[in-house]
Amino acid sequence: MIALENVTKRYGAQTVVDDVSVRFGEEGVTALIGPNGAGKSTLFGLVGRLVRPDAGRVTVDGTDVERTPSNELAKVLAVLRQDNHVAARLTVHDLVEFGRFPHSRGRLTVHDREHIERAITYLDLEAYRNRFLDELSGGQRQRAFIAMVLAQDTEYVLLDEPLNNLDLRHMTEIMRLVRTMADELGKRVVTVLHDINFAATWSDRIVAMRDGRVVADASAREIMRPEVLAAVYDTTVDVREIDGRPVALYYG
Ligand SMILES: Nc1ncnc2c1ncn2[C@@H]1O[C@H](COP(=O)(O)OP(=O)(O)OP(=O)(O)O)[C@@H](O)[C@H]1O
Repeated sequence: MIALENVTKRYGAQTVVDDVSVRFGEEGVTALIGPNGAGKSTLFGLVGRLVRPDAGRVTVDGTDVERTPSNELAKVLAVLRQDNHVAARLTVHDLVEFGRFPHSRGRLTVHDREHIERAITYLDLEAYRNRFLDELSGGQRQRAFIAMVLAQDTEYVLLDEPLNNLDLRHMTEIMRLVRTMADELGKRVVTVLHDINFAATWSDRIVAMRDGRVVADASAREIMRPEVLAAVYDTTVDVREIDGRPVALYYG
C-alpha cells in the first residue's frame, strides 16, 4: 500500500500539494486526473522520494519512504516520469536493461534477461532494440521508457502521462498492457491520464486533483458526470452513454 498522510508541498508561497491524504494499492489500475498544474507530478515525486514533503508522511508498505534506501524503494516502486533525462546515446536495449539495475546491480542473471526480453516484446520494440533513443520517434521513445519500467518488475508502478506522444493504436495498446500488468502480473498501477475517456475505460478507480487537493475519488461511473468533471476541470463537459458506457465529449 502506498499511503500519503496529510502531505503538503510548497514552492515558495505556492502550496502545490495541500494536506493530501490518499492511499493507492487496493485497485489494480487507478487513474490520476486533473488540470495542468494540479499537483499530479509533484504527488508522484513525493511518493518516489524525488520531492520532499514540507509536512506529512509518505509510506510504501508501511515504511516511510524517507527512511527507505533508494535501491530498496526501486525494487517495489517504479516511476515513469514526464521528463526523462536519460542520455540520448543509449540504445533501447540499454535503457530496458537499466530498468533491471535495482535487481541486477549491473550483473545480469538469466532471470534479469527474461524480464528484459519480456518488456521489449510487450512494448513491440524488437525492431528498435539496437537503435539509439535519439533515433526514435516520440512514441517509440515513450514505449522504450515504459519497457524500462516494466523490466523493473515492481509491485507499484506510477506512470506520469504514459500516453504522451502515442498514436491511437499505441494508446490503446499501452492501456491494455497496463491492465495486463494489473490483472495478470498483480501490479498496482497509478497512472496520470489527461484523456478521461481512457481513464474511465481502463481504470478501476479515478482520483481527481485540483489546486493541490484531491477533489474526487471514486469509480469511473461516479466521476464521469458533467458536474463532477466541470468541478475538476473548470470547463463544460458533456457526458453521453454509448454502449452502456459513459463517454465524455470535450472537443468543443
Ligand atoms: N520545482 C518546482 N519549483 C517551483 N514550482 C514548481 C516546481 N515543480 C512544480 N511546480 C509548480 O507546482 C504546481 C504543480 O505542478 P505539477 O507538475 O505537480 O502539476 P501537474 O498536475 O502534474 O500538471 P501537468 O498536468 O501540467 O503535468 C505547478 O503550478 C508548477 O508550476
